[in-house]
Amino acid sequence: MSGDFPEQAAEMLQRLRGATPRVHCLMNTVVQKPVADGLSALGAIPSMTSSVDEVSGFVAKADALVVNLGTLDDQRRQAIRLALDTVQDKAKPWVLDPAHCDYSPPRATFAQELLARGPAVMRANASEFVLLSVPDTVVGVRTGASDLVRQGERSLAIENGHALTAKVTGTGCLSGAIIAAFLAVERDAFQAATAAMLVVGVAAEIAGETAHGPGSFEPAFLDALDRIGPAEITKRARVAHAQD
Ligand SMILES: Nc1ncnc2c1ncn2[C@@H]1O[C@H](COP(=O)(O)OP(=O)(O)O)[C@@H](O)[C@H]1O
Ligand SMILES: Cc1ncsc1CCOP(=O)(O)O
Ligand SMILES: [Mg+2]
Repeated sequence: MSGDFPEQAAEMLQRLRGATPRVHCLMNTVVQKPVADGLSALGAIPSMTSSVDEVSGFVAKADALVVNLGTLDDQRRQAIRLALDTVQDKAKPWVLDPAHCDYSPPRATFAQELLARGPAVMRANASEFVLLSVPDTVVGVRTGASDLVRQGERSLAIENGHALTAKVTGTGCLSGAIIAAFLAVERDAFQAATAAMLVVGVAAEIAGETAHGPGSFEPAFLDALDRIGPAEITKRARVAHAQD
């Protein structure tokens, strides 16, 4: 990764805004609206259905897919399998978020099964990440105070962010959806994931400068995703080679 990665991330964001990529989200029912709002603020176009009759058509029209296991049930398992058949037929990039797989062994088993179907990226928090074996073909993004992006020997840590991000439900799910939006415009999944997490972290820092708590952070975060530009990214970026 060259030293001018923040400039590359800024350029990717400009490409994303020019392309307005369609991101289909098989998203848990807790955070569908904030995830859709976050994608729209950034410049992507979200869609959210999980109907088994329609999911293949929606995924065929999308530029990327995010699969989030947060409120998993039998119907969603079926919808996910249909969606992955379509992404494989049409070679579209997709992201796995094994949300709350640490609460449910069957969910962790299903997440591991999905990892074998070739997501470009898996995004998870530390409690979820530690349970799963991520193949070298998949970029692993472990979020937290510092976001770790790893693939084989390549690893980077994004130090940008604000603690209030962790107090708003849905920010992890939104991170996965934003990674999918970057994958729609950048074929190098490692670079796309790193750029996405850098943009999320810088936007969180900007939001944290005016927020007084979770209730004011969420709208400020949306505004920051809408307004963030190359200058903020290159000026604020704190990206380091990861230690662990
Ligand atoms: N202590 C922290 N300080 C700053 N940002 C954080 C912290 N913990 C999590 N985040 C950020 O909050 C978002 C959600 O991360 P995380 O809490 O790990 O996922 P989840 O919401 O899925 O549990 C990510 O963008 C991450 O960078
Ligand atoms: C609370 C909850 N329960 C099942 S999914 C979900 C939302 C999790 O959102 P995030 O992982 O982004 O905090
Ligand atoms: Mg989560």
